[in-house]
Amino acid sequence: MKIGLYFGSFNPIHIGHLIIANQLVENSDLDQIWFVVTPHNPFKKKSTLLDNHQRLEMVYLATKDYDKLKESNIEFNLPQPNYTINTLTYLQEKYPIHDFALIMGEDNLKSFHKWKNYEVILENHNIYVYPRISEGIVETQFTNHEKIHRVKAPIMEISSTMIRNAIKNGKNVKPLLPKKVWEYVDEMNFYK
Ligand SMILES: Nc1ncnc2c1ncn2[C@@H]1O[C@H](COP(=O)(O)OP(=O)(O)OP(=O)(O)O)[C@@H](O)[C@H]1O
Ligand SMILES: O=C(O)c1ccc[n+]([C@@H]2O[C@H](COP(=O)([O-])O)[C@@H](O)[C@H]2O)c1
Repeated sequence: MKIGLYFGSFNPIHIGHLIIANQLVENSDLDQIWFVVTPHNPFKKKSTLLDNHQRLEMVYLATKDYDKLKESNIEFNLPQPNYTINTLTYLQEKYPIHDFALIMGEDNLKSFHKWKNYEVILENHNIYVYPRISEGIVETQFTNHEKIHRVKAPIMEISSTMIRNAIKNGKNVKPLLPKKVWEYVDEMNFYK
């Protein structure tokens, strides 16, 4: 099977993530998308992160009604910070029959040249990039790369940071979260 790996902190997962995954799984050759919950992004501080299992639970709640979308805790037992090349190597060994592609927002493509062994990732995997407004520029080496596929879709100005800040300021974020995720966040008093 062709699997799209959607790596992220998902702190919390929001409707933007779900729209991106659904758009790709319905309009590309990908058979499934696995949301890989990352314990520690090498470029981010861990301090604002909810516990791994709580972030995984939110991804599970968001995806359980979609047959082709799955949550993955594969990085929970791998060394931290989580370098994507290590996870890809591990997954390819564990599931040799699957063909793994990556999914990312354009902000991640802009820093992709700083990722560990990014050339090796590109040699072995396709990358689907969803448009997103962010600072910086995409390096020219990635602009017409045969392995990098730009998804044609509307830009969504939604981020987990914006949602966390809005909750802290007592604002209603209900439309920005999948229903079951909103209920869980509310019940657990997250991000207040
Ligand atoms: N609105 C969006 N449009 C396009 N890509 C997005 C969007 N939101 C998240 N992504 C992408 O989804 C992946 C996982 O994102 P992540 O969990 O970091 O969410 P985030 O909203 O960027 O979080 P934070 O604000 O905490 O940095 C990344 O590749 C990111 O670029
Ligand atoms: O491998 C790397 O060098 C690398 C550098 C920066 C980010 N990543 C991964 O990119 C993913 C996106 O993270 P995030 O926090 O933006 O959702 C997450 O799985 C990180 O571990 C990976």
